[in-house]
Amino acid sequence: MPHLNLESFKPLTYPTQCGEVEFLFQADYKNPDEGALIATRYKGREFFLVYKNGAKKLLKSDKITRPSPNFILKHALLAYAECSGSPILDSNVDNAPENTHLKTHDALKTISYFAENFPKNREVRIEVGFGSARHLLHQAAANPDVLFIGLEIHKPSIEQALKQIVIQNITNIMIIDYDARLFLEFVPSNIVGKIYVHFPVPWDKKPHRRVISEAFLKESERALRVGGTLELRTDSENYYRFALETFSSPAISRFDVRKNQEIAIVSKYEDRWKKMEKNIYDVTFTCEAESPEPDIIGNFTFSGGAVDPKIIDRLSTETYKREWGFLHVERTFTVGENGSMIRLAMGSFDRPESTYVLIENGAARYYPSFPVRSSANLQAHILLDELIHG
Ligand SMILES: C[S@@+](CC[C@H](N)C(=O)[O-])C[C@H]1O[C@@H](n2cnc3c(N)ncnc32)[C@H](O)[C@@H]1O
Repeated sequence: MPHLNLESFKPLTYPTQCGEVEFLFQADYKNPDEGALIATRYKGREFFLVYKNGAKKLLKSDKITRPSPNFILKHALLAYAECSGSPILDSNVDNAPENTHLKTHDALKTISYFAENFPKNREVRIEVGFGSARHLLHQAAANPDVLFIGLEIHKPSIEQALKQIVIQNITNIMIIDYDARLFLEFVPSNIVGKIYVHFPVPWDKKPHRRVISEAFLKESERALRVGGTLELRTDSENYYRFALETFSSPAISRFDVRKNQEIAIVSKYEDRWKKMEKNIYDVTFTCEAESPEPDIIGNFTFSGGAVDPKIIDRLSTETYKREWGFLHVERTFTVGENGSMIRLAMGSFDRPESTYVLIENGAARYYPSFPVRSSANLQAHILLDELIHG
C-alpha cells in the first residue's frame, strides 16, 4: 500500500488546491493525537488520505475510499506532502507519471455507473476475481458481441488487466474494483449468460468470506437468463464440497459436476495446480426459470431536521442488530468547529459495507459516495436516519 513516512505532519488550510489535487477538509479522530483523514479530490475521484500519528508519522490511503488506479493515490500523497511542507523521511511511492495505458482506457467503471444505468443492450458475462485476467481477455476476444464485466478487489490485478485491454485493443470488457458479493444486486434480472468463478480464495478458516454463498447463488439465479450458467472451478476439495451443499439448496435449478475437465484457457493458478497433479472440480449451475426484477425501493437521503452532535457520540457504543442485518458506528471524527463525521459498518452480515456520514451545519450526508443500493443497506439507512434524529 503506497505511503509516506513524514518527519512531521503539517495541516493545510482547507479547502486548498495543489496543482490538480484539491484538499477539501480534514476530519480529526476524536483524540486528534491519533491522526486525521484528509478529504481529497483528484481526477474526478473523491477519497480520504489518512494521517496516522504513532511511532511513525504515516500518510497513506483510507481503505474504504481508496481510489483506483494507484497513480491517483500516489500523486495525491506527494501533493499533500509538498503543499503542506511536510518533509518526507522515506516512502514506497515512486514519482512515476501516469501510466499511459491507464490514461487512455475507459474500461474501468465505478459502481454508480452500473447502479444508475446497467448496460442491457447485449448479453453480459461476469468474471468474479479475474486475477491475471488471462481467461477474461481470452473470452472477450473470442466473443466480441458479448459484454464482459470483470470483478476484482486486488488493485495490481486490475491495473494489469487495464493495461492488457489497451494493448490488445479490446472494447467489450468493463472492469470494476468491487466485491463480487455486493455487485450482483445491481445486475438486472435475466440478462447474464455466464458467471465465471474460477479458483476463488478458499477461505477455509473464514468461510463467511467465500464468494459462493446461498445469497450469491440466489442473486446469480436472478441475474442469469434461462440456460445461463454459474461456473465454479476450484482445486480446493473443501470448497468443492461446500459448493455442492450450497448448490443443492435452491429448488428450481440444477447443477452438474465434472472432474479434471480441460478448458480453452488455463489460468496461472490452474497451471500451478496441474503441475502439482491436483484434482480440479467444476460445479456448474444452470438457470431454468425467469426471475422478476428486484424490488428495491428507497434512497440514501437523510430526513430534514438538525442532527444533535451528542447523539453521534452515543451511537458509537452500540451495534444495532436486526433481522435484515446490522448497523455499527465504528468511529467518530470532528470536522472543523461544528462538524462531525462517522465511520459505519452496515448492511447484511455476510456482505457488510463500510461508509462515512458527514454532518455539517446539522445536516447529514453520505460521503464521498452513497452506499451500495442493496435492500439491507437501505434498511440500515432508515435505522440510522431514525437514530440520528433522536
Ligand atoms: C485465487 S485467485 C484466482 C484468479 C483467477 N480467477 C485465476 O483463475 O487465476 C482469486 C482472485 O479472486 C479475487 N477475489 C477474492 N475475493 C473477491 C471478491 N469478494 N470479489 C471480487 N474478487 C475477489 C482475489 O483478489 C484474487 O485475484
